[in-house]
Amino acid sequence: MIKLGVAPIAWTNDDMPELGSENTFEQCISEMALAGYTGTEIGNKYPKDPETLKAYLEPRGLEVASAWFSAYLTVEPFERTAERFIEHRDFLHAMGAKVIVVSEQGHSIQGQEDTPVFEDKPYFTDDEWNLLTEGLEKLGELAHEKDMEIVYHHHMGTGVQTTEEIDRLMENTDPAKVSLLFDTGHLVYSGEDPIEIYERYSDRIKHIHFKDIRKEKMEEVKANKDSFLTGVRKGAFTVPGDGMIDFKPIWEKINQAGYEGWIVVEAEQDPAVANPFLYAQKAREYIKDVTGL
Ligand SMILES: O=C1C[C@@H](O)[C@H](O)[C@@H](O)C1=O
Ligand SMILES: [Co+2]
Repeated sequence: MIKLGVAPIAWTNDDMPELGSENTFEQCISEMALAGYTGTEIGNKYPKDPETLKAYLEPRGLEVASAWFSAYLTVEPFERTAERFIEHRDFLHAMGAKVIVVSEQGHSIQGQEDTPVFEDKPYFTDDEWNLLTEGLEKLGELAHEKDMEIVYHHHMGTGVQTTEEIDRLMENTDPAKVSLLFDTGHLVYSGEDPIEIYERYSDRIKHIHFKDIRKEKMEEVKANKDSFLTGVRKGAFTVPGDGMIDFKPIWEKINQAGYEGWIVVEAEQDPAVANPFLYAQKAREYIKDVTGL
């Protein structure tokens, strides 16, 4: 009931396409399969047409787990986000995915080169919170039209990053319409307790990203007032089993809760420094040791 995927961001970075631009799409998906994964998310080199993409993935035994969607509910009319969302939903539906990763990017600093990620994260006003929660419920309804769910991605450098913000989002949205994505790396980077979040929201968590943190790089990012992107380039993120997070107690909670769905290894770092295939393999072995999967 749990399937293991890996994100293409370790081969070519979506936020900084120059990182890993030398790695081809076919190399990426072939190495995912070779490392022992059965799923992928979507990267910027993937074919946009579902039939073409299936023709590449199926021979390699890969399915599409989900893909990221940037919402701008706090800063633009709902219809603009909805129009792009429907296109994204229909693509994922054609690929057989069940969940749609949504992250609010209004006021986000995650793509800004020089904005310190630990100092300058945005905080939504009460009006923006209302736009966000009402808009997400409407996106959830649009997802239901195709028998899909939205899973909200809390994220460093955005208005939904901390435990308090995740709580506010969960408290003010209908559980039938808005589910949660659990990303271990973003929680630990932000100083949150992943176990506490998992326990509190196990009923609403319908997609998981396994990401680890290199403690010394995270501390360097804090001390230097670096941006999120600089942190990625410096290697703040890595695969499970290579950083500071102990995934054993996290896995116990996931297992006890009877989680069903995808666990996707997602570790954006410089592929020229951290060979994506070798790191994907390393994560696969660590996950096998910890979970038996
Ligand atoms: O799920 C994710 C998608 C990426 O584009 C993002 O920047 C990364 O940090 C993440 O967790
Ligand atoms: Co993630």
